[in-house]
Amino acid sequence: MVLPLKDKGAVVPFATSGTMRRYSVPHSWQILKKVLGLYQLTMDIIKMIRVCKMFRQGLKGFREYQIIETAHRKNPVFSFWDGHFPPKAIQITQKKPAWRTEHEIQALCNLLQILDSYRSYSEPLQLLLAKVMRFERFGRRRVIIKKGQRGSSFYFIYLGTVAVTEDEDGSSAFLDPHPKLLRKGSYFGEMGLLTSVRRATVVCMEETEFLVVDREDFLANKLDQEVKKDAQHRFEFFRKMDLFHSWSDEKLWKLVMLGKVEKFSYGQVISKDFVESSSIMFVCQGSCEVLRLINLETSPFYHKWIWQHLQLVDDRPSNTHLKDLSPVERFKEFQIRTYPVQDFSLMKLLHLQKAQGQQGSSFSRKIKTSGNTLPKTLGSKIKSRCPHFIDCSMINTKYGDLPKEAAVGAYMKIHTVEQGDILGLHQILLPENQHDMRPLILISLGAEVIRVREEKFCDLLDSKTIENLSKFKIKYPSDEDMCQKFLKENSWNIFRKDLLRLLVEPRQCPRFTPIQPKKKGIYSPKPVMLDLYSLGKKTKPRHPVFMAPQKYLPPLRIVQTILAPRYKIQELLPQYKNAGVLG
Ligand SMILES: Nc1ncnc2c1ncn2[C@@H]1O[C@@H]2COP(=O)(O)O[C@H]2[C@H]1O
Repeated sequence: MVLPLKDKGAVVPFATSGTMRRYSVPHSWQILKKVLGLYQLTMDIIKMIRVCKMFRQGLKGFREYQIIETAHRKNPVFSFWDGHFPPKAIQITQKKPAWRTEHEIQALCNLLQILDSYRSYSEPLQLLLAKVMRFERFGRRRVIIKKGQRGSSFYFIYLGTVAVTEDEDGSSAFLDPHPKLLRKGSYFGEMGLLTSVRRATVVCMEETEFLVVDREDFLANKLDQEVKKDAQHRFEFFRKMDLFHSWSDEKLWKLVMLGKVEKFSYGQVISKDFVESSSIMFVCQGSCEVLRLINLETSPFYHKWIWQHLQLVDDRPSNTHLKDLSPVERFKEFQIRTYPVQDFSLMKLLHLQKAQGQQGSSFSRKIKTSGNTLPKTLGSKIKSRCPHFIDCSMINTKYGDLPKEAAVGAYMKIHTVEQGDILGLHQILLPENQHDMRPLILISLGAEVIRVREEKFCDLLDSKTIENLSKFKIKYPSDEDMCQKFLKENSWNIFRKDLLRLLVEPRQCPRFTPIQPKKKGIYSPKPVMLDLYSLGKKTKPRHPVFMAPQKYLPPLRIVQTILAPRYKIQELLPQYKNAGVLG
């Protein structure tokens, strides 16, 4: 709303009558702080970060749609999109090149922007290819290229997956647990057109759609130059690596021919079990995360941790407990727990001892929560909670009983590999019986990688390279170490939230809640939380519940966080009731 000039002051609350002061810097800061509200600002930033994160993760599925959508807006020829090559586009590719109109060629060109390899070509080349390419669709197990035969076509994969094999009929792809796969957006068949003999067999792993360019068009449109450019790019990438300093160009070209650049979008799984895949991965661009799926139940530290926290569960309903404890109180609790005062340390020690003592014994179906667990040294001032029992089912594990619901797994990040890093070399020199075979999952953070089969790479190794490789020894942390780190991070996250709520003044006005349609329960973040308050309480199952893949772990619920009960300051050290810099 635009106000008349003389009324402008009215839109600025807290304005003083002095015009000079109204526009001074400290005053505008006050306006920012009070009117806009630092709280509002922080919450907006947090919301934006979350939205961006969700968007980036969701982008994987929608990336293609977005590209298609822009193409549509530019040239709305194809009226629907379900992932397959649209029927109208098929009709165009069925026409002879000379009969395709300019408009149709442009429309095809727009549609093919979703293919990484095609998109990387110059626009004139894209148009030339759109003029000549034809469409083909083949079913699972269909052999597209046979090793040793003469090559006559070049293929872009529009939809589906093919495997590259060394045998003639491609059957090994269906037996190999980690076949060499090429997916949507990749191309193949270029080598046979450059050298006239097919170097490998290519077989469809599922129904696959291709756009095919014949040899004459491939050469006439100088596609061979593009293919050579790609290979040169890989060569230069390897040339810069310290590991290959001693390699001759000839030898390096052999490595270049062993793999192609594969692009993965943000959040896409590159390998479900990198260790078992027996491949070496070179990160050309972007980065990826190495994750482990860990069964927390196998950690003695987790056992201790759970039992220590379960003793603090009180009998109030889970959400009221959280609401009752204000951020200020929770922060004070934290402060007290970290004070090195004698009585507190002693209390903590006693508490830990007690928890450890209890851990050895087998628990019944009822867990006794804290009542008389508080140390007597703290005197009569301390109000201890009434003990009560949580009724829940237990499972028997190596380290004793554990509430069934607390038997969960979590994906944990081991490290991030960046551009120029190599994965899969860390145990290449170790004898097989000393290999750490724990599965590692590789997730792309928007990465471009070159994958090479380990045995093919080993064929190229010489003594100098082997000497260099001995520097690549990395020892991945034990599962137990990772469990401890996970629980520490969990506590840190709780603390961070407390601190934020404490530092940022809550808004005076009521929270804005948009009118929400009735929840259908399709998505809830709850399934990825283990809430120790709700153990033994009947809660509605929510979906999706993420379960560990059976191949690696028994069916376990996957969690991201654990909500744990915490000490109350009044119960522990009433003399510090008013402690706290911000209290
Ligand atoms: N290691 C590899 N990685 C990716 N693609 C390959 C690999 N080896 C062969 N190919 C492809 O498989 C095709 C088989 O036929 P061509 O030799 O014509 O061209 C070959 C390449 O396009």
